[in-house]
Amino acid sequence: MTGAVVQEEGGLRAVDLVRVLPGPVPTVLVDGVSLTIRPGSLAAITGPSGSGKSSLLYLLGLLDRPTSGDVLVDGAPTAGLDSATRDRLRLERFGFVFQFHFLLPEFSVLDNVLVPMRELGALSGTAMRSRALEILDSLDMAEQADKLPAQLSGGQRQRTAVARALANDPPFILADEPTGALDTRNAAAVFEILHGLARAGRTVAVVTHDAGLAATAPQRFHLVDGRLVAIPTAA
Ligand SMILES: Nc1ncnc2c1ncn2[C@@H]1O[C@H](COP(=O)(O)OP(=O)(O)OP(=O)(O)O)[C@@H](O)[C@H]1O
Repeated sequence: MTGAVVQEEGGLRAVDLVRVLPGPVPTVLVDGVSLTIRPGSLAAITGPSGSGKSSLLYLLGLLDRPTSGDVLVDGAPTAGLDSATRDRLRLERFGFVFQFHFLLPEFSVLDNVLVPMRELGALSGTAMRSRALEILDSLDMAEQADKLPAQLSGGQRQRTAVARALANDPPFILADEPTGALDTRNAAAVFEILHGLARAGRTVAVVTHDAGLAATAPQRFHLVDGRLVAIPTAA
């Protein structure tokens, strides 16, 4: 025994993550969470309202910094990284989908998908455009490429948000209540898209209130008061 920490290759790992909001009365959002989301897996994060699901997702996606603990991205610790390196890692390795799509209303569908590509700046203009159209086509959205978000249905807007998340071909997709604003049919369709991304080898984490959709996930993590607990049988 050398005592060395064995780091898993691939996937996303939380190691004793704690997030406390400082203040006169500190608020504990995430309280010692350790988990591993396997490469090519879809993990559902469930729990009652206010249990810390979004806070955990933001930590996993390097959108927030833990008070203590670490997030290992493909086995590499991130807590010690400076802000610029974290920002770059997030842009290259993570795609995000939120409950409310946060598409830019004055941009077309295509231009919304181009935003993260332009930020990364790895491709020429022509290559970016053809990749964006390819992604939109894979989500059955190519015909809507020139429309504005306001001209789309809720399901189409969320598919555009998924396309934007895929823009830089990230191995990690994190989604916060991506189906929360959708009807049952569109919710199931978006969840199936996320399953497809996992089957294609991406690592997907989804915060959801929908127990039926969560039950289809190969991995499940249930939070209560910022801590992981056993999944209630009715959840
Ligand atoms: N910036 C903040 N300032 C104060 N309290 C916060 C902040 N962010 C989160 N909280 C509180 O921390 C707790 C966890 O919030 P979080 O959004 O992570 O929970 P959640 O499980 O995702 O909730 P929901 O299902 O309602 O979206 C909640 O009680 C929330 O009110």
